[in-house]
Amino acid sequence: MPAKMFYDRDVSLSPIEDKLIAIIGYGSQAHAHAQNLRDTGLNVVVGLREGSASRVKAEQAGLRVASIEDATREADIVMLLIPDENQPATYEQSIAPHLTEGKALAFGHGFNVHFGRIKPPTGVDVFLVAPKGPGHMLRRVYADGAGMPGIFAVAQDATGQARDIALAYARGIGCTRAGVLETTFKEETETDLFGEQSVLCGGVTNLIQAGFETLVEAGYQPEIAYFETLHEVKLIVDLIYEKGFEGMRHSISNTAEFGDYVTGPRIVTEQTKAEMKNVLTDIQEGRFAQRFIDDAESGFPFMNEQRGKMRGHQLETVGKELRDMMPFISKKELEV
Ligand SMILES: NC(=O)C1=CN([C@@H]2O[C@H](COP(=O)(O)OP(=O)(O)OC[C@H]3O[C@@H](n4cnc5c(N)ncnc54)[C@H](OP(=O)(O)O)[C@@H]3O)[C@@H](O)[C@H]2O)C=CC1
Ligand SMILES: CC(=O)[C@](C)(O)C(=O)O
Ligand SMILES: [Mg+2]
Ligand SMILES: [Mg+2]
Repeated sequence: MPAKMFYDRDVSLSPIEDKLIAIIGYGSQAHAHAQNLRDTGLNVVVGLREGSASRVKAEQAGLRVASIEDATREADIVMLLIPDENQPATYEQSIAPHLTEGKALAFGHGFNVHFGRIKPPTGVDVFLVAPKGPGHMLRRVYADGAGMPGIFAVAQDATGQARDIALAYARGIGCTRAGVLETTFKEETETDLFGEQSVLCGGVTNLIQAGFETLVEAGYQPEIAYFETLHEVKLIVDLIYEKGFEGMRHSISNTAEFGDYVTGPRIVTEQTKAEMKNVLTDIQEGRFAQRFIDDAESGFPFMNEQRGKMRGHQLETVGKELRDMMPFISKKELEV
């Protein structure tokens, strides 16, 4: 049975038109949610901690800013969009004491509810609306009149309105322009962690880096290696995004298409897929979550070491030089 997809025509904004939405945080997702909801005509307040570096950015965007406590007290819906590792402490200290009956507590990712790190009270609605893409792109596509697909889930429906509120919220940030479907906190959490690790972020970056290093170590010019293994990925993926594998393969040469079929399975092998299944099990059984939280609670030693390794990598240095020569690639700093 195909999933029921929800689009603008299927979803009313009325469940949230007279509600105040507190967006807690002002980072990648939060700035996009806040601005998109505001531009949809909904009532938004941004909740930030004392001395927040984000305050000036939110105010420059024309958004009202309050403390997390005041924003929670005032709002009907509280959308918690700060880093996953920091959510439990902020929730306990600044949100829970003011999360009164009838309000809604919302998330952009199910991590902390699914792994039992945040346990909301029974008298509130609990839902998630997870856009399927980076926050900066959620804002960009909305501003361009387009939308980013999203998924929503209800973990607790105290008011009997939670599902309609979640769907209206998804429309408010522009996701029903592209399509929204219902999920669960478990499915959203596990598929999102799997996808970002095995394909979108971990898989893709390691594939690109291995390809670049293979060419450079064989003596080819790093600029050609950059164009071939990184820059052109977007161009190929744009065709896949628009037309699927078939459309992309229509555009490339027969030579490339033949090589695609011959060599692809040598790179992404049966062992790769077997390891993907192991990755999924690690996620399902909480081992990844525990490793992430342990690193976070120790000040991210592993994460910072990895960040350091890439900082001087030729892929980054050559890439920046080449991108600087392409005026059509935005040089604008990311807003947050
Ligand atoms: N990044 C993405 O594209 C996606 C993220 N998500 C989910 O969205 C949620 C937010 O992630 P993301 O947007 O990446 O978060 P960010 O890392 O971009 O969040 C930064 C914001 O969080 C605030 N913040 C950080 N730590 C604290 C704290 N301890 N107390 C209060 N405020 C704090 C910062 O404020 P200050 O200026 O005060 O430091 C800043 O405004 C997560 O659940 C994530 O899984 C879901 C889909 C995609
Ligand atoms: C951008 C997105 O969808 C991710 C990869 O899940 C995330 O940033 O957590
Ligand atoms: Mg994701
Ligand atoms: Mg994610």
